[in-house]
Amino acid sequence: MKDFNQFNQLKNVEQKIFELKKIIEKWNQDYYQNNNPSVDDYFYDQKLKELIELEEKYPQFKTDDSPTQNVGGEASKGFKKVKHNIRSMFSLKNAFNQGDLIHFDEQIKKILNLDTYTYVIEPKIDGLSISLNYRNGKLFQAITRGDGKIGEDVTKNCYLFENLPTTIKIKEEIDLRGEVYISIDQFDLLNQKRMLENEKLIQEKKKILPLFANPRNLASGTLRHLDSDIVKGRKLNLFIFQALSAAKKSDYWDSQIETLNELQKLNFPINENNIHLNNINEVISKIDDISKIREKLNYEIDGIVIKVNEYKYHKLIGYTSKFPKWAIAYKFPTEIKKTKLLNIFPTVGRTGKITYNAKLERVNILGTNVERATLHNADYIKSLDIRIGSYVYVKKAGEIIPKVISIFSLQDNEKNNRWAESTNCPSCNSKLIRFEGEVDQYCLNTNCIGRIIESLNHFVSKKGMDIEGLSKRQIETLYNKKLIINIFDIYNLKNKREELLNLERYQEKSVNNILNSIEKSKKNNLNQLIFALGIRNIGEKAALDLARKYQSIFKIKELNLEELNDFNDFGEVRAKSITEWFKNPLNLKLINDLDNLGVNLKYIGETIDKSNRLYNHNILVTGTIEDANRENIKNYLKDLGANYKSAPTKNLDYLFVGENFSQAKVNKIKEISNAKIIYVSKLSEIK
Ligand SMILES: NC(=O)c1ccc[n+]([C@@H]2O[C@H](COP(=O)([O-])OP(=O)(O)OC[C@H]3O[C@@H](n4cnc5c(N)ncnc54)[C@H](O)[C@@H]3O)[C@@H](O)[C@H]2O)c1
Ligand SMILES: [Zn+2]
Repeated sequence: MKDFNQFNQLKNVEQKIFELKKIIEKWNQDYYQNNNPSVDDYFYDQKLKELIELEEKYPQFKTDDSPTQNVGGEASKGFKKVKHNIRSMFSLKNAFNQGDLIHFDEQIKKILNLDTYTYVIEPKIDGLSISLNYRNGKLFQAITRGDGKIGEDVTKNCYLFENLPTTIKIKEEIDLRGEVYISIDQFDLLNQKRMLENEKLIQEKKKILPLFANPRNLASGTLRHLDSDIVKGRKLNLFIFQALSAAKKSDYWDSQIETLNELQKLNFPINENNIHLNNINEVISKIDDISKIREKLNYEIDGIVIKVNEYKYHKLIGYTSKFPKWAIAYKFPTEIKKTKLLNIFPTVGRTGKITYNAKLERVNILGTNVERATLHNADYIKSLDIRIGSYVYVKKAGEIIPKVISIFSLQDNEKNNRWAESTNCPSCNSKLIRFEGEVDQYCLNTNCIGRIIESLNHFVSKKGMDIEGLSKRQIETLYNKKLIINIFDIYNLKNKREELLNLERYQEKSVNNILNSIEKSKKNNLNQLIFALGIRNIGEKAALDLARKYQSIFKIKELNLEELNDFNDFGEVRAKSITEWFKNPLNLKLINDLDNLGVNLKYIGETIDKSNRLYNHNILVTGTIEDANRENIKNYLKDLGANYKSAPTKNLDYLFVGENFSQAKVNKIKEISNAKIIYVSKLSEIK
C-alpha cells in the first residue's frame, strides 16, 4: 500500500512538472517570438521557480529540454540564423531577496576558497540582448540572443542605432554584448504618434493600430523588424557591458570594471549607474540607492545585475547550461495580493483625462497598507471584466502606485454586476468625450473645477514653478474662497493679504511664507515656466530644449508648425501642442499678464546643452542631407557647440554620412581617423 501511494505521488509530480513545462514554453513563445506576453512577469517567475524547486527535489524528472535548463527564445524565420561563435549567450539566475544574494556570495566563496574577489553592479536594463561582432575595426554582424547558441542576423538594423559606434580602434575580432532598449520618452512619443495616425484611419474607416504595450516588447519587435525604415523611425538605443576576444575565446580585458571603463573611452554607450564594490554587504546596501533612482531613468530597469569583477575567477566559478554562476540578477521586489474591490471611482486630471481608481479592502503589499489602486481607463476595466465586489489581484512594484492586474476567478466575478463607465465628469458633471480610437475619456470643459485645481497644482509643483507652501489642499481652499481661480491670481495674491489673514488657520507667518515663495518664483528660469504651464505633451526635457534654443517665450509664441517640427527631435505631436496652446487668446493674455507682473519669461544661463555628445567635437558631414544645405548644417552644429569641419582631418570625431555619398571619401576618413560613422538622412538625425 505504501509503495502504491508513493508511486501515485510520484506520478502526480511528474504530471505537474509536465504541465509546468508546457505552460512556461507557451509563455516563452508569446514573450520571445511574438513580443506579446500573455501573463505578468511575476506569475511567470513564480511558475518557473516552482518548476526549479520540483526538479531539484525530484531530479529523476529533470530533462535537458526543460525551460529551467535553456535560454528562452528561438531564432525566427525571416532572418539569417547565425551561431554565436566566441561564446554562447546566457540568461541570468534570479535573486528575489537579500538571502538569495548572501547565498550566491557564499557559493562563490566556497568554490574559490578565498575572498579577494570584488563585485560590479549594473542596472538590469529591460530590453533584449544583442551580440555585435567587430572585425578589422568595423561592425561586421549583429546577432540576437535567440536560444543562446544561434541567433538572428539583425546587422542591417544595427546601423540605425542612435548611439552605437560602427567602428572601433581594436582591429582583432571581438564580440561586444549589451542590451537594446527604447527610451521611455520615445515609447510615449511613438504611442502618441499612433493615436494621431489612428485618428486619420478612423476618418478613412480603416482598422486602427493597437498601441505599443511596453518599451521592452517594442524594442524586441523593432530590432527584429524586417523593414529598416520603420526601425529607423523608432530609435533604438543600447548599453554595452561585455567584450569577448575571438582569438582568446574569452573576455578581451581582465575585469568587468576595466571592460566598462575601456569601452567608455572608445565611445561606446555604457550605463552611468554601474558601480564597483568590495563585497556583498556593499552590494546589498547600494541596491537600495539604485531602486530609488529607478523612476528618474529614461529607460526601464527590472533589477540589478551583480557580477564578480575579476574574470580570472569566472573560469573557476563556471556556468550551468542556462546561466553563468559568477553573476545573478536581483529582481526588484514585486508583490501581488488578492483583495476585494469595494468601489470604482473616476478622477479628472489637468488635461481633462479621466483615470479610474479602485477602492480596495485594505491589504498589505510589500510592507505598506494599500487601499487604493489604479485601474487606468474604462477599456482596461472592461477588458479584464473587473466588477465591484469581486476579488482582484493587486500588484505593487517598488515605488510605483499599485495597480489592479486581473480578477481572481471568473465564477466569483459573475456574482456581481458588470461595471459601466461613467458618462459624466466626476468634478463638473459635464458629458465625457471619448475620441474614437482613443482609450481615454476626457472632460473638455476648460472651466471644470477638478481640472483647474489640478492645473494650478501642477503650476506650483516642485518641477514646475516650485512654489512651496501652496499644497493642493490650500489651492482648493483658496479656489473655493475665490482668491485663486487662475494662474494670474497666484501672482496677484499679494494684494489680497487681508483676505488671506481672515481665513482659518492662516497666520501672519504662513501667509508671509506663501507670498515670499510666490515672489521668489518670479525669477525662475523659462524652462520651469513652460513646464508649469502644462502644455500637452511638453515635459521637462522638451521645455528645457525649447527654452535653451529660443530664449524667450515671445519667440516661441511666433514659431510656426514647420519650424517647431524641424527643431531637433521635437516631432509633430509636440509641435502641434505648442502652436495650439499659443492660438488660445486666454493663454496669450496670460503671458502678457505674467510679463506685466514681472515674471521672468527669458532663459537664463547656458544656451548650449553641454551634455550633448557632439559638444566640442570635430564633425564632418558628407553626402546630401534631405532638408538642409551646407549653411544650415553649419549653423545647426554651431548651436550645438560642435566644430564644423569642411575637410577630413586626423582628429575628426564624428562623420555623418548623408545620401549619395562618395564611398572613397568615407574610406579615406576611416583610414586617417577614428571618427564614429553615422548614416543619416535628415538634419535632426545629426546628434
Ligand atoms: N511574462 C512572460 O510571459 C515572460 C515570458 C518569458 C520571460 N519573461 C521574463 O523574462 C525573464 C527571463 O528572461 P531571460 O531569460 O531573457 O533573462 P533575464 O531577462 O531575466 O536576464 C538575462 C538578460 O538580462 C539582460 N541584461 C540586462 N542588463 C544586463 C546587464 N547589465 N548585464 C548583463 N545582462 C543584462 C541580458 O540581456 C540577459 O540576457 C523572466 O524572469 C521574466 O521576467 C516573461
Ligand atoms: Zn470636468
